[in-house]
Amino acid sequence: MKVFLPQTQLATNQHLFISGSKSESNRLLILKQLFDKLQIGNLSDADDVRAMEQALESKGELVDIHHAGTTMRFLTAYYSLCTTREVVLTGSSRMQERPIGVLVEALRQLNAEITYVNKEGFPPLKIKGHLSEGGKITLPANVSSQYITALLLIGTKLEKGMELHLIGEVTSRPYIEMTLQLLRKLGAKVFFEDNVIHVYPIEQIVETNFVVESDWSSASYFYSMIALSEIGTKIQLSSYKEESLQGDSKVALLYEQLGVNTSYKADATIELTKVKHVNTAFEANLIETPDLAQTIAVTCFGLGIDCRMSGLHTLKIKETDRLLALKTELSKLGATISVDDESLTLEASKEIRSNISIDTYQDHRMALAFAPLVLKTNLMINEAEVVTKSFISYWDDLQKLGFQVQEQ
Ligand SMILES: O=C(O)C1=C[C@@H](OP(=O)(O)O)[C@@H](O)[C@H](O)C1
Ligand SMILES: C=C(OP(=O)(O)O)C(=O)O
Repeated sequence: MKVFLPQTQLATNQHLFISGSKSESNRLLILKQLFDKLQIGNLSDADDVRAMEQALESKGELVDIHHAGTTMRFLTAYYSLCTTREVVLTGSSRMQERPIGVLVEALRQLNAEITYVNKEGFPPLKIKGHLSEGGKITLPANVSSQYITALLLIGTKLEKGMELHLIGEVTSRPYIEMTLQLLRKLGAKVFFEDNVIHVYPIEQIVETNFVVESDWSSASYFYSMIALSEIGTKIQLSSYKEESLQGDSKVALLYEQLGVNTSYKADATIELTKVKHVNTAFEANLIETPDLAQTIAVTCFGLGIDCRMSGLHTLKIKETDRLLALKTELSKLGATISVDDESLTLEASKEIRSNISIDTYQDHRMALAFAPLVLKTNLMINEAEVVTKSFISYWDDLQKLGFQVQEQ
C-alpha cells in the first residue's frame, strides 16, 4: 500500500481515542500467563500485541512473532521458564538480524536450555522450559532494556527470585522502570539500586485489575502535527495521565520546546495546543526515549530549525537502522543531515521538496513520523500499512483530522 497525502491543514479541535500502550500490554500479557487472576483493560490492538496473544495461544512447535521485538524478547524468557514443549521461536527476516545474545547468555546463567537454530546470537531460538531456581545474573545494560524486562517478568516465579547486575550505561531506563512499577502494582517486591535489581518471589498477585493507559509513542505523531500547524490549532487525545508509566510521556515536555502546550483534563484527556512559533535550535539526549527520535527529527525539519539529538545508539538495531533511514529519507526531501553511531545533526532547512516518495523499510515509525510533514508539502508514503505494528487506526485517524489519504 502506497499513500499519497496532498498538502493540507489540520482540522482543529478534534478528539481521538488512542489504543493502549504496546509496551504495557505485552508486559501484562506475560504476567497474566503467570498470574491467571489478572484482568487487563484497554489492551493495545496493535500487531505486536496480537503477535504476543497468538504466540501464547499457540500449541505448535514453531512460534513466529514476525517483527515484534518485545514479543520476541519477553517470550524467550517466558518459554525458558515454563514451556511444556520444545519451542522454536522465530520472526521476520529483520528479526533474525536483531541481536538476542545478551538475553540468551543471561538466561543460560540460570541454566536455561536455549540453542541458536541458525546464526549464533540471533533468532530463531530453540527453547526448552524448565527454569525454577533463579539467582544471580550479570548482563550488559547498554544494548536493549528489553532483555532486562524479559528477565524481570519471570523473576517473581523463580524460587530464589532474581538478582540482576547491570553492566555499563543503562539504556532506555524508563522501560525498565515501567516493568518494575507494574510488578510493584501487582504486589511484587522489587528494588533497583546502584545498577542491581532484586526481584523476590511471590505466589499470587494482590491487584487483579489493570487498565492500560493509551500509547504515548503513538501520541507523539499528533504532537508533531500540532507543532507543524498554525498558532491556536488544538487536538484532544484520550486516555492519558500526567503520572504515566511510559517514558515517552516526556514527549509533552520535549514538545514545549517546539511550541506545543499540553493540558491534562480530569477525564484523562490531554489537549495539545500550538502556542508559539519556534525558530531556535532543538537539542536533546534521547537515551531514555529512543522511539521519539524519528518524530522529532521530522518535526524539526518541517519547522526549518537546527536539531541535534544524541543517545541514539540503539536505533541501529530496531525495525531498521533508523539513523540511516532518517538520513536517506530526509535528504530526499532536501535536508542537510549527518548521523554517526549515536547522534543525528540536522541543519535548518530553507526548502522542503514536494512529491517525494518516502521509503519506510518495514519500520512503522518511519511511516508514522513522516506523515505529519504533509502539513508542509505533498508526500507519498511507501508500504504505508507498516503502521499497524503499533498503530492500527493511524490512517483512519488522519482522515478524521482532515487529511486526504489516497491509496495508490
Ligand atoms: O520495553 C519496551 O516495551 C520497549 C523498549 C525500547 O527498546 P530498547 O530497550 O531496545 O531501546 C523501545 O524502543 C521499544 O519500542 C519498546
Ligand atoms: C523498537 C520498537 O519496537 P520493538 O523493539 O518491540 O520491535 C518500536 O516500537 O519502536
